[in-house]
Amino acid sequence: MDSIWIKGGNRLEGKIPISGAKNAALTLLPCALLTDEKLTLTNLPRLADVDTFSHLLNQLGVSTSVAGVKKGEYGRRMTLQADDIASTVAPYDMVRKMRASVLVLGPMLARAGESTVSLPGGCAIGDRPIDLHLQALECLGAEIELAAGYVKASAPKGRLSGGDYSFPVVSVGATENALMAAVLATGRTQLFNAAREPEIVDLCNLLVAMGAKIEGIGSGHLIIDGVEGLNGTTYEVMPDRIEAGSYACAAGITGGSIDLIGARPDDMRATLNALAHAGLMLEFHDKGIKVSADAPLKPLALSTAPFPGFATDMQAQFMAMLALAQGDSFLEETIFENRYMHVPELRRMGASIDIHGRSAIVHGVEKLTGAQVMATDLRASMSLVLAGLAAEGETEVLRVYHLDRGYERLEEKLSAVGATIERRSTG
Ligand SMILES: CC(=O)N[C@H]1[C@@H](OP(=O)(O)OP(=O)(O)OC[C@H]2O[C@@H](n3ccc(=O)[nH]c3=O)[C@H](O)[C@@H]2O)O[C@H](CO)[C@@H](O)[C@@H]1O
Ligand SMILES: C=C(OP(=O)(O)O)C(=O)O
Repeated sequence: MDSIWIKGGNRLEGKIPISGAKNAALTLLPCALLTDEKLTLTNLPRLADVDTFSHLLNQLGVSTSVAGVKKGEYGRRMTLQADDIASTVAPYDMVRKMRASVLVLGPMLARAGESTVSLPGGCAIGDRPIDLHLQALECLGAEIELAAGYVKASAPKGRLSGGDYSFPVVSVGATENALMAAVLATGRTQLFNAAREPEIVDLCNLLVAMGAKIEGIGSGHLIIDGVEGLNGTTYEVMPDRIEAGSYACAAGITGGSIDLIGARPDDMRATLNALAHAGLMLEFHDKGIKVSADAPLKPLALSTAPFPGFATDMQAQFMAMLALAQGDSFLEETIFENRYMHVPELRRMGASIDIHGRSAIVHGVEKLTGAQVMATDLRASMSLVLAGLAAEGETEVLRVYHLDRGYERLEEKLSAVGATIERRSTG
């Protein structure tokens, strides 16, 4: 199994190209199920989750072909075509590898009139039920049965019908499933308290390019008028705001300066505000955002919230950075109940962090020291990489498969800005 080895203490400086967004890719890929025409996605990141998703789609009968890019470039081009849906079952061994597999439920039901998907179960960051996905689909007329660990959804007479659904809590995935189902339903669907994340806007933009009728894009009230069929198209995946934010924290924690090429400020205002409050300088230019840390880091008070609030997917990375701030920071995790799994590992590197339920107090320390560390999820792993970049001595981050889910060529990007980092095969 591979690990990431880092010798800390280098000030990072230079440009990092931001890849296509994992969380956008994972909701754009299942849109291939909505049409028998070709869907081409460009700027697809080279990530384990994207590969897992395309294998799942292959099992459902979607053909996929990938064109590479020139050496040194990022982003792939994948053409997908679902002439026919060969199977309407997303099995447990695929869904357990990647929770986002549940995003085939809505589009498959809309196109084929039935869909059977393994229940994903909990994961390291929390319980993560899918009750809201199912409730929203029921409002579109789906009949749902739960048996033997699977959800079996069917549309009476083979087609869903429009309906209104108000999400009791904001859910990105449930909004995505409901949208992908509603675009082919008969009549009008209204989604209230829908998620407004930029990845939802990306999904809406793709669906509109495929011929869907959606109003209210970017707001919490989406109005979808179902159409008879959708066409193929070519669409570019949006840049990854979480990857961009993570590398901004790398500039912060190493006292460096990193130009995030391709980052879009409007997608990450809360992250940028937090960086500015921590004392980082931000320069906006036509190719991206340059983030520089010339002064000691200031402590922050941050609470995670749905977009446009501070993203839960940035919490662990900020915690690592704030471990070296001058003073005490206060963090609150409101989205997932168990998203502090990185704390014991950060403590092993010298961080001083107290946890009280969903709150954490980070007492800034003078220095971190390298250690062998292990993480349980993607962003937790990134927080350990960030700590390792600033720590005195050597750090080895084990279980790199978490990082490979969401950071394209991490060690290559960080080496290019001056980090001493490499992937090692531990056999
Ligand atoms: C692939 C992808 O895009 N993943 C992102 C997506 O995950 P995901 O779509 O799974 O997250 P949700 O927005 O659905 O979850 C938000 C909250 O709602 C709860 N909930 C959700 C659905 C449901 O049916 N019932 C329920 O109770 C969840 O347990 C959680 O507490 O949004 C999260 C919140 O921004 C991000 O951290 C993930 O990176
Ligand atoms: C939690 C995340 O992803 P997923 O929903 O795919 O587990 C993440 O990207 O931080």
